[in-house]
Amino acid sequence: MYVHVNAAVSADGKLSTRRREQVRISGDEDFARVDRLRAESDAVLVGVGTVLADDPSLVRFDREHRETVEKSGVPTRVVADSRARTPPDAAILAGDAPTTVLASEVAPSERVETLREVGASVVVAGEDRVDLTRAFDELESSGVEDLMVEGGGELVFSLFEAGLVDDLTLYVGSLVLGGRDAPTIADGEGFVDRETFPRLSLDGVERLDDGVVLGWSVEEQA
Ligand SMILES: NC(=O)C1=CN([C@@H]2O[C@H](COP(=O)(O)OP(=O)(O)OC[C@H]3O[C@@H](n4cnc5c(N)ncnc54)[C@H](O)[C@@H]3O)[C@@H](O)[C@H]2O)C=CC1
Ligand SMILES: Nc1nc(O)c(N)c(N[C@@H]2O[C@H](COP(=O)(O)O)[C@@H](O)[C@H]2O)n1
Repeated sequence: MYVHVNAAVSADGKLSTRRREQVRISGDEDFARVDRLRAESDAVLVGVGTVLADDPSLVRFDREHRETVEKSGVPTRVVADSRARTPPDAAILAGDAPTTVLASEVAPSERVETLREVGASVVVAGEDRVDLTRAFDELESSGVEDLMVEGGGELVFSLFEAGLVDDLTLYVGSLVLGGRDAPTIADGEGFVDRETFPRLSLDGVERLDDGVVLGWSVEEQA
């Protein structure tokens, strides 16, 4: 499975403010680029932190572009949600597009049941946290070849830590959000040994709106 992480950050590298409320960092041209990326994907993944903060629906994508890349249907929405905290009335569970929740064994069975009742597929992988490698194997066996990840920082750090990221694109917008506690694209524990730093290879730089899109591929980890 090919995994592409995309996000928008401020000029000082933040995904949002310290209040973790959704901030519109991208402009219209970048949102159109994101809609094309979604159209190229079989599934779009976010962490439950993003669901709780932003309540994304993840239903928008570029339908014309999807036809040109010969993908059928609509992208499946996926939430990494160890404890099944996704609210049953979350926008990501509404509408016709399918939703898969990746949970772990500590997720209370009644919450898992409720998510199934409102139409989600639930995959349990991992003891106290989603085992992303196992969960991705399950997604792949259900037909997901191209997975787009839209954040947030806790989830993306874990993906880098597990060596699961192939491509990273960041839209860097022309604003400063600041805040030592504001989320960045790779939070979690952070890396400390230089041998473990994921290394990137810069593939492209493009000016869009009043910002810039940086595209990297992730080099093979030793
Ligand atoms: N500017 C942008 O492009 C975007 C900004 N955001 C912002 O990011 C913030 C949310 O990000 P975070 O709080 O970091 O939450 P997150 O979206 O990364 O979700 C973290 C949660 O994912 C779950 N999870 C399950 N398995 C996991 C694993 N193996 N590793 C890590 N997490 C796992 C856990 O329950 C964890 O609490 C919000 O402020 C949101 O507005 C989110 C997406 C895009
Ligand atoms: N690409 C991008 N630019 C921004 O400025 C953003 N704030 C975000 N945020 C993420 O986009 C998703 C919104 O989904 P909907 O289509 O509105 O349902 C969600 O994952 C946000 O956190 N992205």
